[in-house]
Amino acid sequence: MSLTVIFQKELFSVVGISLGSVLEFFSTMRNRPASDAVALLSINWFILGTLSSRTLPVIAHMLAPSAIRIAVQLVFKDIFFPVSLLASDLGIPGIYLVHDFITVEEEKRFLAEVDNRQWRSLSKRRVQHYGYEFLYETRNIDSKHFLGELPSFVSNILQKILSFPGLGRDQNKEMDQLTVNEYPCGVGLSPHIDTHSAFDELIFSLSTAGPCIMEFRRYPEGTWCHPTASVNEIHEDTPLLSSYITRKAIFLPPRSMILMSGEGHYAWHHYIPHCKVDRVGEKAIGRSSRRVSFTFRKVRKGPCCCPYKQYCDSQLECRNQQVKQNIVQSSLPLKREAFCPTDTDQI
Ligand SMILES: O=C(O)CCC(=O)C(=O)O
Ligand SMILES: [Fe+2]
Repeated sequence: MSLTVIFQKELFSVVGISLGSVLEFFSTMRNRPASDAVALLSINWFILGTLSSRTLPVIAHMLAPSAIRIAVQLVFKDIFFPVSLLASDLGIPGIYLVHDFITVEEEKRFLAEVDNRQWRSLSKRRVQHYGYEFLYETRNIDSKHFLGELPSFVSNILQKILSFPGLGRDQNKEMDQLTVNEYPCGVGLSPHIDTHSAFDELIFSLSTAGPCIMEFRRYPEGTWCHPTASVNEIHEDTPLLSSYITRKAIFLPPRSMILMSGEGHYAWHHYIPHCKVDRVGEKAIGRSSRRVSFTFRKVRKGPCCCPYKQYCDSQLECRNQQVKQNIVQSSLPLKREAFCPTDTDQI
């Protein structure tokens, strides 16, 4: 028996013994510091690594590109994240931004109007709903429960958005739902896509009182799929997935109006980071004591038929119903692909 083989046998028994002791250690451990366990595991992995030294370079070669991408993403994502000032620089189809959409006087008046009305407190921000109530549990509206016309103080806005850039002739521009959000300094909004089945294509959001950054995230085809009813909710991304997400951001100054439509509404998650200072190029721009946004939308009457099926709860519902029907008719086994779009039908 060669010296190397004897040496490797010895090492295996050492690994076996120390792995046993790790297991024992974990079974007895209650309040010991986790660093002890990590140190012990590291030694084991080091020994295992030595044993498999021939295959290590191959594995390293395979994993290195992803590992480097993840590391760069994790370390530099907040430092080198570009923030556009103009929608044309953002480069997301369907996103338009108009600065100074309202005057300083109009802004004061809108704030006074909403401050004179009843706010509803959520855990971190306050809201008001007009036209239809937005239900946070289902991320949808109760379309049978009409609250009344939008308040008269927004009627000139409703008029002005009719000639907003980017609008097609056959798009319905008659907004009938308004959500007013008041974010205290440092509070943002989780990444989400406004529910396709709840609202028509156009979403207008007016910023007042303070600025913020709005980030947009696009998931690569096939990586993001949530096969339950709340398809638009985003969950914690793994570092690997997060390194493949396309992220873009735009600065929203007070009195600016953003339009999210088409791909920008249906396929990109929008998100307001939770922070007190926004980095825009070289500048650090502090958030004001609050930001109040006025989001105008049109309640959808039928199902959404957008080409972005991966994010569309209407089409997910249809697919689910179709599958259920198929099962009844042909007793076919339920396939996961039926709920979760395959690569070919994602756009
Ligand atoms: O505050 C904003 O501008 C956006 C609000 C929003 O995305 C929403 O209410 O769905
Ligand atoms: Fe939204």
